[in-house]
Amino acid sequence: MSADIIDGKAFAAALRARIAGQVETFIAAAGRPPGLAVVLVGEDPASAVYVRSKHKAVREAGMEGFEYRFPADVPEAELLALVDRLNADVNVDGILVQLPLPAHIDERIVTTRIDPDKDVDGFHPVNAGRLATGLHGFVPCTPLGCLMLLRDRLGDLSGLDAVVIGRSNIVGKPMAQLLIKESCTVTVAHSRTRDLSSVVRRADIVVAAVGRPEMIRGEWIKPGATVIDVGINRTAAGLVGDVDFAGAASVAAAITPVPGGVGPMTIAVLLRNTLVSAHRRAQVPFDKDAL
Ligand SMILES: Nc1nc2c(c(=O)[nH]1)N[C@@H](CN(C=O)c1ccc(C(=O)N[C@@H](CCC(=O)O)C(=O)O)cc1)CN2
Repeated sequence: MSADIIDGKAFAAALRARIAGQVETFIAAAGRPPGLAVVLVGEDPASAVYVRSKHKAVREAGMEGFEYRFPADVPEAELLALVDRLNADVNVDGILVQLPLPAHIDERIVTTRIDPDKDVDGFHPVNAGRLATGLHGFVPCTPLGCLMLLRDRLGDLSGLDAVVIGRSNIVGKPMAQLLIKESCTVTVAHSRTRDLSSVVRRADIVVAAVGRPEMIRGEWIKPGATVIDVGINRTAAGLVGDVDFAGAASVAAAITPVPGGVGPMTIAVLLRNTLVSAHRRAQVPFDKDAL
């Protein structure tokens, strides 16, 4: 293995410590902590773990967490009524409904009901539009976390060839938008892409978000590329990413591991977005780029 390992866990821990410092300053100015409401529906074990981690992170950052749990068969209308109450609650700066939701609930309806200015997940179409058109808004946590790791590693990304494999609304599309904003030449590949190996081989930056264990082979990677693996796949062999880690690490300049790469950034960026929201809502000035 020759690639440097990009330590997302350490990066996220340092970001969380800086956020905690800024939370103290916010409380002194606003007289209240930033508040994040987290809603969990059903018993999905992975979602329950992520929600627990979010609450722990919120507490450790000095923020206030509001927790709501519903059984898997909750009517959609009940969930929407809670979202309406949270939209109106002055102590709530951020609202997050943990995904995936049970099949009888339409994720798009729930996501679109959240006030875009409290949508710290950045999933609301208004925030997707803001990102696409260069307006201030919330950017989904996982792709913003990937961008932070890339900037930390590479500095200026302008002119680099980037391939994003995966076109989901939550990761692939916003990731592509962020890289366009950084002046990368961006290709979005997906399950219908022809000759994926050749597309990947051209890229200085590879972001894999397909949800298929080890699909991106090491021999596809351009020597010296930077590889960001968003995949979290539970297999008989344990947790693996979307990239063949050993193969890619033998040719790439740098690669994120799974676990310990992109995953921890998701929660750190959620805290960051909540802190930004709190400042905007309380009209307390804040330089989010200094975080
Ligand atoms: N409303 C949302 N739902 C979901 C999101 C989201 O951003 N908002 N993202 C994912 C789940 N997720 C946070 O919610 C998340 C995923 C992974 C990690 C993480 O730290 N992963 C670890 C591995 C942990 C494990 O063993 O599973 C790692 O990669 O090191 C944190 C948060 C879907 N839903």
